[in-house]
Amino acid sequence: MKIALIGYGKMGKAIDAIATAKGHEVILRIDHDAQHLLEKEHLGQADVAIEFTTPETAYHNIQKCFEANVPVVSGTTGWLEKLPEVNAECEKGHHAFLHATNFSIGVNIFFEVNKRLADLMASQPQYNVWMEEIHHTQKKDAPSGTAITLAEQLLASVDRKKGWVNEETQQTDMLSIISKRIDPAPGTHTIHYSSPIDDITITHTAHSREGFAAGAVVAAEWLKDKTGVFTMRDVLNL
Ligand SMILES: NC(=O)C1=CN([C@@H]2O[C@H](COP(=O)(O)OP(=O)(O)OC[C@H]3O[C@@H](n4cnc5c(N)ncnc54)[C@H](OP(=O)(O)O)[C@@H]3O)[C@@H](O)[C@H]2O)C=CC1
Ligand SMILES: O=C(O)C1=N[C@H](C(=O)O)C[C@H](O)C1
Repeated sequence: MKIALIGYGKMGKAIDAIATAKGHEVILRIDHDAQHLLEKEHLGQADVAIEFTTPETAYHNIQKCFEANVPVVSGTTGWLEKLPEVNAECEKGHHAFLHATNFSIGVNIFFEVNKRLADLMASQPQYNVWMEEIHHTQKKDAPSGTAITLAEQLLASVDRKKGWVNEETQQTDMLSIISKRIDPAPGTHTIHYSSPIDDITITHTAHSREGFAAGAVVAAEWLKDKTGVFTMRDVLNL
């Protein structure tokens, strides 16, 4: 499979190593200074693009993939207010687009555990719930995309929480998400349920970026000859 890597930072490099070891050919490595490679004459030669860049540039990069008619897997976080627009453009143009706030298999299982626990806690108001996410200091967005996905899942079940805030709060109807930036943390997410009698916490801790990168390559292999809008749930059949 011929892969275009859009974004060649920490994730782009980790994906390059895994894709190459699996026998794929990385034909383009596009960073901030190589914007001309996003034109159809270059990008159009790839079977699939994998996009891990910045909140400011992801939307534009995905548009360029649509223009070149190249299926695109994107993991960039912090821009997701535009996701519905991208999904609609993908459907309209019969392109292929797969986004996940977290590509690791472990986190995708953790998402399912989170939903189940939230369903069980919906009728147990004695438990307050709050979240914590810890990432490296270079991370640009807060809360993490994964934390937002976890919060949205939780809010869909636990209706004593009306929304989330990215700080500690005394508002009992708001879900507090605490973001900490500590090197070299690749990504830790914890959900705390706390009652006067006991606490239940669930945590996912990434030990490296390998899980995110390996999941993105699996997603690209899966997306290659498809059209439509997909998530990691489709890839993993969850
Ligand atoms: N979904 C998931 O599983 C995961 C998602 N992420 C997300 O992925 C994104 C990238 O993370 P990470 O690799 O750690 O970040 P880095 O800062 O290490 O890398 C970002 C890269 O994007 C490049 N870039 C910036 N603007 C453009 C542009 N216009 N076109 C092409 N490339 C560009 C930068 O180039 P330059 O250096 O030249 O500026 C750099 O190479 C973040 O949003 C992060 O939250 C991270 C891990 C897992
Ligand atoms: O920026 C990161 O590093 C990560 N970003 C993703 C997120 O925002 O959830 C996924 C992972 O936690 C690492």
